Amino acid sequence: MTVIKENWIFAENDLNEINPVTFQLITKMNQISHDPVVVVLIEKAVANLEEVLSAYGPDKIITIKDDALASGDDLEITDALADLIKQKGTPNTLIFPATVAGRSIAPRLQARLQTGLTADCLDLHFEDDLLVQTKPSYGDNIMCEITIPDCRPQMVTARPNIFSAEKKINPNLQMETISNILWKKDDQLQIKSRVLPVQKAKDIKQAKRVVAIGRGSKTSKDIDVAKNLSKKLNASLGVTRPLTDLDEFTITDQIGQSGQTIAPDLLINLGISGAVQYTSGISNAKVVVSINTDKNAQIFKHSDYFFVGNAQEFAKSLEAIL
Ligand SMILES: Cc1cc2nc3c(=O)[nH]c(=O)nc-3n(C[C@H](O)[C@H](O)[C@H](O)COP(=O)(O)OP(=O)(O)OC[C@H]3O[C@@H](n4cnc5c(N)ncnc54)[C@H](O)[C@@H]3O)c2cc1C
Repeated sequence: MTVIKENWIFAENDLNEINPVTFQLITKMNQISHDPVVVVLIEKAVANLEEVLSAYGPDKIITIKDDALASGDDLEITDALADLIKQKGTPNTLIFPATVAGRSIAPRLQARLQTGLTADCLDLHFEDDLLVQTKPSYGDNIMCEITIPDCRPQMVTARPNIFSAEKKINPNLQMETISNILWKKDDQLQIKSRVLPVQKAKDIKQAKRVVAIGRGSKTSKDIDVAKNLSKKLNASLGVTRPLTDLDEFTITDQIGQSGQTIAPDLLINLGISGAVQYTSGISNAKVVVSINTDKNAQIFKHSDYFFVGNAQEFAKSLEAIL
C-alpha cells in the first residue's frame, strides 16, 4: 500500500449540483491540513463542476468524467473510488459528507479498504498525520476523540453545517481529469430515473431564521401559535425529536443529533428543555432566544436571551408587536 500525503474529500454531486456540505468540508480541511487538500469529483463528461469547487481553494481537484458513473449507484461509486485509490495511492485521510449518499458509500469503501471509519463527526483536527475525530458517544452524553493510528486512509463522515464554508483563491490549484476508471456495473439495482427530494418551502438547514418547538408546544393550538410567529418572522419551523411522532413533522424537520444541524442567524426555542441531543444541532446558531416555564432549563445555558414563562403567550405577544 502506497500512502500519499494528501487529504481527500468526496464531492457530493446531486444531479449536477454540488451539495454545499462539500464546500464546508473543503474549508475545514484547508484550515487544519498541512498536506494538500484534494477533492474527488465524479461528473458527466459535459459538466464543469470543478469551477464551482475551485472557488473554495482546494489544492487539487481530481475529476472522474464518466456519464454512466455520474448517475451510478452507491456500489458503483464505491467500486470506482476503490479503483482510483488503486491507481493513485492511498490518501492519508478520506472525508465524506454525512449525507444519505456519504453514509452509504463510506462504509462500503471502508470494508473494501480494510481501514477505520468514524461516522458523523462534529469536529476534526490533526496531530501530525493523525486525524483526531470528535463525535458524541455514550448515548450522546459525552464527546469522544477517535483516531485510526494503524490504517490508511483515515475515513470520516462529517455532518453538514458543522463547519462554515469560505471562498478562497488558491493560485496553485491543480486539476486532473481521469477517464480510465474501472468499475463494475451493479446488476442488482437499476436506477430508472433520479429526482431531487421535494423540499419544503423552507429547509431548516438553510434557513436564516428558525422557530423551534418542543414538548412544551405540542397541542395543535400551540403549534398554530408557533406557525403564526414563524410566518411573521419569515422563519422555518423546526421541532425536537418527540414532535416527529406527530403526523405533520418528519426527520427533515427535526433539529439535533439524529436530525438536522442548523445555522440560522436567529433561533427561537419554544418549550424545549435543551437535551444534549438537541443542542448539538444548534451550536452554530448566531442568536438563540429560549422560552421555558422551568427557570433551570438546560436550554438557557445555550441561549443569548431567555424568558422564564409560557412559550405560547410569549410567541403571541411577539407576533403582535412585529
Ligand atoms: C440517540 C438519541 C438521539 C436523539 N436525537 C435527538 C435529536 O436529534 N433531536 C432532539 O430534539 N432530540 C433527540 N433525542 C431526544 C432527546 O434526548 C430529548 O428527549 C428531546 O430533545 C426532548 O425534547 P423536548 O425538549 O421537546 O422535550 P422535553 O425534554 O420534555 O422538554 C419540554 C420542555 O418544555 C417546557 N415547557 C412545558 N410547557 C411549556 C410551556 N407552556 N411554555 C414553555 N415551556 C414549557 C418544560 O419545562 C420542558 O423544559 C435523542 C435521544 C437519543 C437517545
